[in-house]
Amino acid sequence: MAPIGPHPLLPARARAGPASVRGTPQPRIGASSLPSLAPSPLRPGQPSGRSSRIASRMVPRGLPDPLAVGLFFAPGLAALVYAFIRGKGNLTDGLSRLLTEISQGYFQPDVGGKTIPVAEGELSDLAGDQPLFKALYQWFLDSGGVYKLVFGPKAFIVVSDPVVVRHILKENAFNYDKGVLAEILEPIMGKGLIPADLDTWRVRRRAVVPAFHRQYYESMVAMFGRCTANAVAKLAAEVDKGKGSAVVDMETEFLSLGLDIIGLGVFNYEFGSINSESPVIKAVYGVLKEAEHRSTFYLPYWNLPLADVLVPRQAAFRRDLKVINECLDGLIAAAQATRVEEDAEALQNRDYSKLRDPSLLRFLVDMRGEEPTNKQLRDDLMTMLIAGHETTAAVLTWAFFCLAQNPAAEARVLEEVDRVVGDRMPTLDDLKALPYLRACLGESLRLYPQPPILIRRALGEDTLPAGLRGDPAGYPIGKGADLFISVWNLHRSPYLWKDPDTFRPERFFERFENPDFGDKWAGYRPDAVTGGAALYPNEVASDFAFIPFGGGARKCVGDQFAMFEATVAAAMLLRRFTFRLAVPVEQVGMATGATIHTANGMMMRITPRSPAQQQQQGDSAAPPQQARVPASV
Ligand code: HEM
Repeated sequence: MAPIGPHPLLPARARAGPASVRGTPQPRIGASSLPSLAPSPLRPGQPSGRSSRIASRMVPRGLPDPLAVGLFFAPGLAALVYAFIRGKGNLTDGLSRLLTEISQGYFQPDVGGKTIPVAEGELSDLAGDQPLFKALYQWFLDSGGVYKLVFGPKAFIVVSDPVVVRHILKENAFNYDKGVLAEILEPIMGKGLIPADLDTWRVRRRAVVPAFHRQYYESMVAMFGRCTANAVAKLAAEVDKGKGSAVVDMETEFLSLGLDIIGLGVFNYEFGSINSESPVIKAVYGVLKEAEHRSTFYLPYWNLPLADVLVPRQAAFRRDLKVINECLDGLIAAAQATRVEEDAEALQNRDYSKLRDPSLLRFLVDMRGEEPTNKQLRDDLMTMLIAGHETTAAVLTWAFFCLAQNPAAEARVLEEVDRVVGDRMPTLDDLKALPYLRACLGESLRLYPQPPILIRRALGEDTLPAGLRGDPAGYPIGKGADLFISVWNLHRSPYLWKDPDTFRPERFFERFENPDFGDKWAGYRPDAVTGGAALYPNEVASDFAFIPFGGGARKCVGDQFAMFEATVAAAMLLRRFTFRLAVPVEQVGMATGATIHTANGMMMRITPRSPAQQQQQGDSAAPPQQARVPASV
């Protein structure tokens, strides 16, 4: 089992280079995040191993026989020369190709589908300045919406076509599991929803989904407001200290805010990370860091016996996990001790305005008919803690980045927020009246999807549909085929979006179609998001062109929680301060993995907004355009 490259839901932090272009930094990934896509070490029985064993049998004791020496070295030398020629002078590329040819030809059944176009990938393309998803993007433009990337004995099918994505995520969802992602996450999340086997997943998904209900959201929106008020107070103090303005790393601030919110929302635990750092907070960040390490380190050495004793970082990971587990176990025990059993409907009708503990944990423990073990509850909580923390913080980080560089959009958001919310804390109903802010958050998630890639492994044979300009016969694949669904490619596809690299929230109010798809892809339909619970653009309205929360059976359970949180936080912070990048845009950079981090922090200069500015913004925001925006996105 070897990890396969930066994977979704884990914060792999590959250092990146400069950003460029308005609102769309051109990310660069360091070689450190790539080893998992490098060729695998030779398996026993592969040619060079075999030839060296043959040769060693022939070398007599004493002085080496020149013939034996020749036999020993000749195959290796020939391989090197061949690799050098095949790689057009680049030995690494040549060796990678050689390994690919050998392994594909002789050792591995082609589970990746023989008819899928193969992208001519060179290892150097990935190990250079480019981020993984950027390299995947170029190959998508060259090779189409379904292509195969072959490195050494490993092949990945990269999917960037909404018709094919719909098939994998929705139409034939149960033919796929999370593959290597589940293997990496299992030691941390156990049988939580993300890595769980299908049987456990069915039971837990059925239990968890009803816990996200209207009353819960109302109570959460109020809590988001209280936590954001703490962040506002902290920033105001910084501004005071700086005599009128301050430079702050907003990425760090959003991470603290996100941690406080997820702690309260999921298990009613006050991390208080905006203003302090406790051992539990340190342990949470330690575990996140280890998850990142595991997602990008090639050899899963942590599975070796005693690794968690002998390797310092593994020992630290074990200690961190113990700290978090003890904290969660304590919370679970307290919730179990005060259990009041009710059926789901009664639980949803509790008066949340009076509950001292409105958390998901309370709901899950009190639900009649569900008797999860404490271990299962711990796995559920840990999964939601990790899945819901950095992701939401990253949405806010990049949304502020985009808005700071798009003053017209920012002015329009401010007009909306001033008019609808004013100085109050937003309510759930207010969020419905903030369509433009919601579109801005959707737009930054389109440009900076968290995670940029989803991973799947086929549990049985399947035939992927052709998609746009694909083989009309489709693409048969075998059991065990590994797939990357490139959310980045979908979200920036020139076949699915007008001006795909431009920050333009208005797009979510406009119909988009591409007749080249025929009747296979319905395009983007803004009316499909209007009203009801679906306040934000999603996979249904875009027919799987916009999938920031995945889609189908394994769609994120926390999508509304996250978007409400981001909307409340953005409204309250933008209303109070003006945020401008304090460094040149190229310096922000990107670090990629599960979520897209900045490479160097999101350093922003913060100044308070004056009442005069608020008035001015209200007067100057573009009412004619506003008139075109429907009541909700
Ligand atoms: C903006 C923030 C978030 C983003 C972008 C996000 C994104 C995603 C994505 C793309 C998936 C699907 C992964 C796949 O199909 O492989 C997912 C699954 C999941 N997310 Fe989120 N998520 C966010 C916030 C949250 C929050 C706040 C929670 C919990 C409160 C959460 C809990 C989960 C869980 C439990 C799953 C697994 C669902 C299943 O397999 O049944 N997420 N998320």
